[in-house]
Amino acid sequence: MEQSSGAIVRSYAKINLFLDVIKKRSDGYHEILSLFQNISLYDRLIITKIDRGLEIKSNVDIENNILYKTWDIFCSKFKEPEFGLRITLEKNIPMQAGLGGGSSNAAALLFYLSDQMGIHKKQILNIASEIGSDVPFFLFGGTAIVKGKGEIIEPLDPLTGYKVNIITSNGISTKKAYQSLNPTLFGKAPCSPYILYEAYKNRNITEIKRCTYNIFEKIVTKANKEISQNLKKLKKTSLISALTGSGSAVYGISFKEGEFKFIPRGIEYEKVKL
Ligand SMILES: C[C@](O)(CO)[C@H](O)COP(=O)(O)OP(=O)(O)OC[C@H]1O[C@@H](n2ccc(N)nc2=O)[C@H](O)[C@@H]1O
Ligand SMILES: Nc1ncnc2c1ncn2[C@@H]1O[C@H](COP(=O)(O)OP(=O)(O)OP(=O)(O)O)[C@@H](O)[C@H]1O
Repeated sequence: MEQSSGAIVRSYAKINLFLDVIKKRSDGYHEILSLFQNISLYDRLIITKIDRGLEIKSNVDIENNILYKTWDIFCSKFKEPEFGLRITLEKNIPMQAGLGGGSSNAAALLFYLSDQMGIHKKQILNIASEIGSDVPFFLFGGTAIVKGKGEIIEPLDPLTGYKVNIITSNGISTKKAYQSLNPTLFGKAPCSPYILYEAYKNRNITEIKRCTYNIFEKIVTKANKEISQNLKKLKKTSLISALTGSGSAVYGISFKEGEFKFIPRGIEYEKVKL
């Protein structure tokens, strides 16, 4: 995108169609094996240029907005742009829900800055995982196998033709959820995310049901009655339902009914001149 006075950027949510933890790393993070899928629920970032620095206005009160961390890390790794930014953040993605809202917003700002400063995506990827484990995925978007801490991305042909309903409840700390995992469960998924992906491609519902897995689901639904009930509600009306990320949101997937749908991108410019 050419140098502009600003832009409107859509920052989409993600769900984990598959999420296993393989092991705990020496840096305290965990190796994950996951199948990520963007859905059409999005936040909007209205970006305009100002003289210097970063100003954020949001419809939701957010302490330590990840956009400040993104700006600071970008400026320290590359160079501070000759311009500053005013971002109006319209949050629609529920927070602490396992929907990647903050990570997606960070990726949207990185996407815009790399465009404006002519910095290649490869270089941006290096700082993305420093900002948050789920951030790198959103720079690819669509459907992908995600490994490592979340920085190893294997993009796949985007899955299409699926509708999604989401039910959220009180937020869950991702850190606490990881800490509560029983290591004996690591790597015990009944299937691989590659087989699950093929099952989605072939619309093989039996295989999708067999291979849908989230290591956090048992422990989170056991500890939280509301999430367990939300899941039961979705199971009645969906072909497949599960927890996304470390929760608290649960998703239900079907071919016909759904407020949202699978989409092939994580970030998108709205075609509007400011
Ligand atoms: C659960 C997932 O959402 C699956 O998509 C991600 O693994 C979490 O991604 P995220 O929310 O971007 O996580 P971050 O904000 O980077 O990390 C929050 C905390 O979660 C834990 N964490 C996160 C990612 C990871 N691979 N291992 C971890 O142990 C760490 O304690 C970390 O301090
Ligand atoms: N722009 C932002 N949007 C959402 N949360 C933010 C943002 N900036 C900082 N945060 C903080 O990050 C925490 C995690 O929010 P987020 O929506 O990313 O969680 P999540 O949906 O669980 O993400 P993930 O699926 O990557 O774990 C929130 O509790 C919030 O305080």
